[in-house]
Amino acid sequence: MSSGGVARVYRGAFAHSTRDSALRVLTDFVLGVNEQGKIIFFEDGQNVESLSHQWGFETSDIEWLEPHEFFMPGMVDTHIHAPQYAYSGTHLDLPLLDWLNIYTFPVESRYEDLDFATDVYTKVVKRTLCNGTTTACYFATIHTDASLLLGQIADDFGQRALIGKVCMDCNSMVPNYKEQTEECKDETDRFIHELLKKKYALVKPVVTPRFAISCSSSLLSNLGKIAKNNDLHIQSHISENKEEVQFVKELFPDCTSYTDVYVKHGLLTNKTVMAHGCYLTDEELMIFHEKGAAVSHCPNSNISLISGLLNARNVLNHKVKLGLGTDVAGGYSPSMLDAIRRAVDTSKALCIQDAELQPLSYKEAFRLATLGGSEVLSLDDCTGNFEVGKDFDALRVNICVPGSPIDLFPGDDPEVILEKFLNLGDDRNIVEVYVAGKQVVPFS
Ligand SMILES: Nc1nc2[nH]cnc2c(=O)[nH]1
Ligand SMILES: [Zn+2]
Repeated sequence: MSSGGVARVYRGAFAHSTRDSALRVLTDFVLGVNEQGKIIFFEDGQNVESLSHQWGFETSDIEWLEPHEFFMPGMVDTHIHAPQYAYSGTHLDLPLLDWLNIYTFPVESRYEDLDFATDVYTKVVKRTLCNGTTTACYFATIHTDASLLLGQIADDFGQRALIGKVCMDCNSMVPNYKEQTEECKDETDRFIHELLKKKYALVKPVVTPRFAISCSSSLLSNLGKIAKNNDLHIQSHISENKEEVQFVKELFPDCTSYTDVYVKHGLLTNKTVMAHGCYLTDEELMIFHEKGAAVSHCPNSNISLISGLLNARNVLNHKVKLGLGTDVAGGYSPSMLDAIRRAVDTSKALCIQDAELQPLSYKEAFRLATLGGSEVLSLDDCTGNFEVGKDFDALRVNICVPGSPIDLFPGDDPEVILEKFLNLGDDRNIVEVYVAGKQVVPFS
């Protein structure tokens, strides 16, 4: 645009969460983005003249949003299995452990085939970006090269991503889908170093023991050490399903709880995100809080696999970091809007059982999908809302696109428009997606 480092200036309505408020709707604000994709100012529209002097742009260069448009932060999917996208929307008729053995492991074992991996990984990255996922925390498979390919594809399309090569050295049901302990450790090292060597700006590795059932104690300890030595994120699953919790108790009799299994192996840190947590006790949640570890709430999957209903209110009351995950393909939808809706529905279903409980509001669910998710992934210094200094990760939402699933009526103010989008909108309404200031949707 002009000198002074301003690349673009937008004026109109913005919605985001802050530390103190689940939802702030700002009806006339101006936001400036610099060449590096960072937000350099975010102020009331009345200040536009002084901002134009300070930053050296012409007011005629400002891009105005339409009255039925707004910007919101890009959404953060804190838990998604990229390879399972191949069968998303199907295979939802078995409980977790059978579902893994019968459907998941046979499909995941096919990702040695890099053509298959390229096809599915390209589709999942594109689909999630179109649906407003600017940051995704992915599980890949046990295959190092295909996992590296997922990182390359996320980078190519400009998605911010954590990528996990899955680690598992126990699998009696599908014995060809596992690694030897040493091989798994070595391949994890190779994966981390090869991915870091690429120096992708927005794509990083995450240490990924699948879950306690599929990892030996020796593997878990080694992964804890690898994460510590390289200061890396960790992701896994915990307390998703009652049968799973019981099995873990039998496999690790010396541990006092499922959480204790991960603690004892150095896997519960302030960069850990554990998916599900439906059956975590208050004592376990207290340990999560002490360690600074996070929970990814995956409500579609929890219901689809009849796993359980996470009491998100109780997690929040324990001051444990909480975000939302699609958990594709246990969750059949790749859309974070679906995760928002199902998180609210789940909390209401729990309220039917316990009238004392306070359901999640749509505003709280919006926070979980944006700022909450960024906190879960320890990325809240660079994404999650429109604070000055963060990267511009944003969705331009237009309620009045042709064929829009939303109707507006006189008096629908920006807050109503946001609520309607969260409950009724879809990817047709997400007309532009930005990650670190770069427009990534529509695809270039
Ligand atoms: N939902 C879900 N739970 C798991 N637990 C271990 N692996 C998985 C998985 O792929 N999906
Ligand atoms: Zn999962």
